[in-house]
Amino acid sequence: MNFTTGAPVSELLSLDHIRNQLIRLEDTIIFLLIERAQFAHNEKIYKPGAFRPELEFDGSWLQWFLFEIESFHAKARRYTSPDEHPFTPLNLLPKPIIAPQSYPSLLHRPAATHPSVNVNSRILDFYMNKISPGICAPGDDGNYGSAATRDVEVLQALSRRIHFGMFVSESKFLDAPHDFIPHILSTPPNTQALADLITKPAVEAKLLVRLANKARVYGGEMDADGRVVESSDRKGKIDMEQVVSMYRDYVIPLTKDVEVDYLLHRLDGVSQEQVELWMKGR
Ligand SMILES: O=C(O)C(=O)C[C@]1(C(=O)O)C=C[C@@H](O)C=C1
Repeated sequence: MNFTTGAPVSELLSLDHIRNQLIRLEDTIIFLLIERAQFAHNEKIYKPGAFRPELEFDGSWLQWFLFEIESFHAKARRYTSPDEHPFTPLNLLPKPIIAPQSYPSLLHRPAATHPSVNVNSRILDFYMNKISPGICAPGDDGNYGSAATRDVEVLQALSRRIHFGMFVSESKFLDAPHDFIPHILSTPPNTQALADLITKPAVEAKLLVRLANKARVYGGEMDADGRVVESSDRKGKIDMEQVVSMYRDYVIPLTKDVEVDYLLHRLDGVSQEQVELWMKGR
């Protein structure tokens, strides 16, 4: 998201604005999955140590790609942006070469807990074990570089989408802090009540219908004259079911986990006075 358009914080944090970003990211993710699905699964690129002799690296070919690409992007200050989270631990990445941009302060991030939420290891896990084998043809076509390049792009988009949960959460919190505060402050915090507060079944249901339609349209084939071609296996460029189930089983649940994790730290460093003020707004 472009945080430096000069738009006021109230606009950047409006739920409509954030949900529009999530909708736009659906398109990005579907197109990137279509790109990845051109290549075979190439399981070898996910196996730790499979390229050890060539790389002198114990991780997988994909982890090496992530490390190399993220090292470059870190120098270009990518991970100073509030919506970017690297898969490689931040302390292993180089420092930005130019000074970070100044961003409007949208999230509550007391220094001690920053970055308080990072679910990239879980994203990598479901992507490697479920999504890549689900959307790609089985086997090894030797396109290790192309496949890993596309994997990194999909992973980055999924990570941005899922960590957007923090903005959704901040928006919901500011809208009704008194609803959340008692559950954050109870001992132990009531994570189930927080999850119930942020869950919007109607929004999820609409999303899944929209996604199935997008995957059908974007993944459909046309001939050179623009006529829609029915593919023999009816799957087009991507298996629509895989895209919908990825969102249903992983993307939405992980976004919700990010939202709840964010809320658990929402009152860190906040004064008692402010908490009381919020509670009075009931
Ligand atoms: O739009 C919201 O309110 C969100 O919290 C995002 C999201 C999603 O991941 O798409 C997650 C939880 C809600 O139940 C609905 C949708």
